[in-house]
Amino acid sequence: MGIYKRYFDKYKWMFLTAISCVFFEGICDLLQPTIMAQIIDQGVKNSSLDTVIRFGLLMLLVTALGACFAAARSILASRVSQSFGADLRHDLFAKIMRFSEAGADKIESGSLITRMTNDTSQITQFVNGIMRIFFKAPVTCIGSIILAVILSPELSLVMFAAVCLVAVFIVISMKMSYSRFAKVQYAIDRVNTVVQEYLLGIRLVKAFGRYEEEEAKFDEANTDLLKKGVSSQLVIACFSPLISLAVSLGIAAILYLGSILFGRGEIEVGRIAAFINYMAQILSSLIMITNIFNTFVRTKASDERIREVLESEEDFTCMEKEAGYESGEISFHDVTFAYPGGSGMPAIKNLTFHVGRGETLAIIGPTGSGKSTVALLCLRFYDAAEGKVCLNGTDIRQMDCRTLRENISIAPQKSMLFTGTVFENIAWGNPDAMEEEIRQAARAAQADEFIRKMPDQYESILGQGGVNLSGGQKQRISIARALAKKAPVLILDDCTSALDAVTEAKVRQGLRAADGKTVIMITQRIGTAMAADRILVLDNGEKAGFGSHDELLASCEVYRGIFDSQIGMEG
Ligand SMILES: Nc1ncnc2c1ncn2[C@@H]1O[C@H](COP(=O)(O)OP(=O)(O)OP(=O)(O)O)[C@@H](O)[C@H]1O
Repeated sequence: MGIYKRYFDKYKWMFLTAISCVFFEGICDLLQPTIMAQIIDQGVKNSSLDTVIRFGLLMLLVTALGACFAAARSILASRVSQSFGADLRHDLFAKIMRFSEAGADKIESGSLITRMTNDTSQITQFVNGIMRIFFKAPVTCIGSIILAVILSPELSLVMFAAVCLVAVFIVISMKMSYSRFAKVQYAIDRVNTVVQEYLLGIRLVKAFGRYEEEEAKFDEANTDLLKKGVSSQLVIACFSPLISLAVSLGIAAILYLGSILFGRGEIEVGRIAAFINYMAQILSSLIMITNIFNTFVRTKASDERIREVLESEEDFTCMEKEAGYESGEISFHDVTFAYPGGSGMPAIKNLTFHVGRGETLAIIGPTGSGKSTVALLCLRFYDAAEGKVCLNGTDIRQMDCRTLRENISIAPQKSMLFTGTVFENIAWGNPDAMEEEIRQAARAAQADEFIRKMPDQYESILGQGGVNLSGGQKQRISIARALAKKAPVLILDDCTSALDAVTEAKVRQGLRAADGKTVIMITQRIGTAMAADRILVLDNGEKAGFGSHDELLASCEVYRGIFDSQIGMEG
């Protein structure tokens, strides 16, 4: 309940009003058989039209009141449950945005989508059910039992036997259902993940002609969902008729016993009819209670999955000290870091370097040497296990994470574009940017020329992930976005790999215009590294060299090896 309390608090009054309506609706339902018994035993039996009309009108009034309460609770229940679901989805989304990198790695994105959709709608249905039937069923059931006992204690003994039998069925079915429903939700996750992976790699699937394999993978997940769905429904399918059977046998026994009592003149027909009516109400409320338990069981499985998201580890939270904005000086002090859940081997080992304000540092090294990890540590997506990373001389762990990230702009290795216009994509990190600033960033990133050739220029719509652009065009828009953010530190994580040498040189030239910025260029290309003020050479997570191109050529074997493989040998 804990995590949902604030939603209940928010809609407390509407919720309580709906519950009150349900209560009064139940009372109206309960009164009807007793009034009917009066009509039969006093009006019909004595041929008193006056009595029939009097009780008939009363019955009409009670029914009309019941209908009004039912309408009110339906409207309120829909309103509250839908708002509850929307708030929950919002909070889940907000939480997912605050996930730590390690937290995000734990739950697959397909599963997150199921939790945001299926699981929240399960909770929404449950909340709706609470207001519609959850309170009504026990009120009707208990009220009917009391009124039935008052009507005939003898017949009630049969009724109790039937109710006990039904209660046993409900408990068994609940126990059998829980694990099955939990498995269904996980099977839905799997289907979502398979579809999502296929959609992400659709071109690759076509290029490799892997239709059959992908279809088989989907069929496997789909069949698993089918089996688990059938298995969970089987429990309901078996127990619902058993419950109906138990109650029908109870009604048959009551009719039999009632006819004997009637023969002895110990009960009137109207009372037997009213008793049967109460028995029918008990039946429907017991079926409702079974549904409540089934919904509860499903909701419990969904609730656990939602809690797992809401209670998972968050990104680093705020500290009091604020970072300065005026300069972009970055330093690593004996930093060692291993990825949580990784091989356990450090991705970065005892790394120390410093890059001053306005300087350009290139980081070069073989693939997997830890270059991108340096960028992730600067942005504090992870914390160093040993040593410290500083911005402007302050340990970034002492800074507010948001402020830290406002100071750093990144063009990631894999360009990520969003559905929207070119302009919106470039202004994404700086929504207040003026049009000229956006164009200037695009010019510096060598994107302006091709953007102006697009049908609607800066207003051209980009498809999801920028599908209507080439790899190099996407990279240039990604660089323009990083530049438009106007942060003192700019990290370019190997984001010019799809550009030809001439365009890349122009981009580097454009970056020079971004004066005052500290630029960290992660690259595999020696040409790019050579243009930097200083170069950090990484090898297997360790610093293999640090200095200017000439210094490294003279002193660093790893650097010389890269140089020779790309340029030196050609000369
Ligand atoms: N999320 C992760 N979980 C576990 N290990 C990881 C993760 N990301 C990277 N690694 C490992 O950390 C090491 C350094 O990776 P990193 O991405 O920093 O290398 P890189 O030099 O940028 O490589 P590349 O040039 O290929 O992009 C590699 O051994 C990699 O397998």
